[in-house]
Amino acid sequence: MNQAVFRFDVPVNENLFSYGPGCAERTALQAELRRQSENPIEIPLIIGGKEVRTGRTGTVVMPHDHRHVLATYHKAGPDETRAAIEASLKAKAAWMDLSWIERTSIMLRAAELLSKKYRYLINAATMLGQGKSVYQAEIDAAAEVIDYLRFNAYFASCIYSGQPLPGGDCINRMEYRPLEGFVLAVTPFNFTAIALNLNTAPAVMGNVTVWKPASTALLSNYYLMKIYKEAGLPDGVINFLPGPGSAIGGAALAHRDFAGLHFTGSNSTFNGLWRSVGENLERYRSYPRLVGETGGKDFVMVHASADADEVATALVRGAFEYQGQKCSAASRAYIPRSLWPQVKERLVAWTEELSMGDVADFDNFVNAVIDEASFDTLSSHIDRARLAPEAEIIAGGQYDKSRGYFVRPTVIRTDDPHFVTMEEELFGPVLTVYVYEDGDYEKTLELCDGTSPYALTGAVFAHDRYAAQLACRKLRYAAGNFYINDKPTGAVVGQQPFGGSRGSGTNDKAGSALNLMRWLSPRTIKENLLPPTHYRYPFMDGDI
Ligand SMILES: NC(=O)c1ccc[n+]([C@@H]2O[C@H](COP(=O)([O-])OP(=O)(O)OC[C@H]3O[C@@H](n4cnc5c(N)ncnc54)[C@H](O)[C@@H]3O)[C@@H](O)[C@H]2O)c1
Ligand SMILES: N[C@@H](CCC=O)C(=O)O
Repeated sequence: MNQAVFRFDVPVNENLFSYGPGCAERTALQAELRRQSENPIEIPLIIGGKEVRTGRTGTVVMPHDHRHVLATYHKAGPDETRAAIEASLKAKAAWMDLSWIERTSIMLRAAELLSKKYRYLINAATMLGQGKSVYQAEIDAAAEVIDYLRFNAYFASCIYSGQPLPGGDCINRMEYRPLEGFVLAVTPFNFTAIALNLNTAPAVMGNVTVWKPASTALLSNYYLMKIYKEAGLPDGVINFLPGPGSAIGGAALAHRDFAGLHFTGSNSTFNGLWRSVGENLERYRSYPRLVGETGGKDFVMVHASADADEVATALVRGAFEYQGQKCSAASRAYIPRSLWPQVKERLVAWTEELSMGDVADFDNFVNAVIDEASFDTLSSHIDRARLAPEAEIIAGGQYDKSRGYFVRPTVIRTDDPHFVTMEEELFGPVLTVYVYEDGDYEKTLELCDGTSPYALTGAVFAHDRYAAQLACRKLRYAAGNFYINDKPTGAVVGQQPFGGSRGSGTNDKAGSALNLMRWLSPRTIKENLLPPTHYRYPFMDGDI
């Protein structure tokens, strides 16, 4: 095989399309939205490159109009999971022996296809199936998807070029082996980019995956599978298994060749998977790698020196974009009493004016939440706040699921810094505010640090540098992604590697080389150029 040393240049993040009135991009995307709305599809399993139909089916609907079916999908069970594992292991030998430049070429071709040929297709599927506005779809399904593919190719090239020191009379090499076995990728509904990254990050390092996608993200996720194939991904490298998590996860985690879990989703699901791994430990060939990014109770801490308009803007965008269904969404805010009147005026006025509705109307800032279970959780917490003497709903609070799962962006003010909505992740458009006395800034930082088991993202707003620095220090372990004078959402691949610790996950930083390292089991190879011919050391007497 012809080998050469390659190193990619640092990529540039994908530009966002504007979709402004009258532009060609807008017309093309609207046509694609109509096409997908009017033509429901069938989604099979894909095992070893072959479509499999089990006859056990479910439907994919539009969150903003839940009677409208976009797709019928087939469900996998334990038998199909075992077949997918066999297919992945069969594909593995050839895939890991392909030089890494060939593997990254496939990823880069997928990025080109998504950037040009399939941008509208993947955006429309994400908008209709996952309920994203045009802007939120563009930053996820176009830009972040493409960035993961391009940046991971670059990070892979950096990793592979790292080699140990030479030894003089020997040659030292590091062989970056993929894990021995298959990786189980379990992906959430809320980011098409995360679904892509949880499979392609292990794959670019030579691994094979068995993929359990979220049932509410199947439309976009299925199209990703088709695009990988067109990009040249060999059959069996990624195997697609829609269906119930417990059946698929149970069969995969019980398999001897289970080598790693790449998970993003809720804390409770990850804890359950981790426990199963513990119970199955003796079965495995190797200790599996467990990488899981989970929930958040993300904060905005405001100092009295902050600008009220900057704060209100960050709260509205940070809490309500994509209906607050980002693990990074601002869901609790600490605001000093002196600044509260100005922040409140803006925050309440802007929250009340947010337009909500169909994703095909590009003027809507927010859309529906993902499904009925989420709607019910959110509406019951809103009702609880309405009845609680220590809380007051100061904006929003309405909900209606008659046509779509609509929950108005809602702001709760509470006098109890441990009120349930200050502590629990709701994963929806609900922001809770606690107003503190200006003199209690340092005490409030400690309160913020100790309030929630999560530690994903957080922000401080302060024009006083000492106040910002104090927050940065006191909240060192309260967030894996910490923002100064910015909202806590919107990490960009390559710029803000993403992930949190404590109850928020293993902090393996998606969008960086740190994540790719988890999918490797390096082998060190030393070659002695002139082996000794006797066991005695040279300084010892006698013939050597
Ligand atoms: N930290 C991050 O980077 C990050 C990013 C996105 C989402 N999230 C978190 O994800 C959650 C929302 O996503 P979700 O509702 O899709 O989460 P979820 O935990 O309900 O589901 C995640 C995935 O796990 C699967 N699953 C559920 N039970 C399973 C089981 N027993 N075995 C195997 N798979 C199983 C689901 O079908 C889905 O594919 C929130 O908590 C959010 O904060 C975190
Ligand atoms: N990386 C995204 C959040 C992903 C979780 O849902 C952000 O930074 O907003």
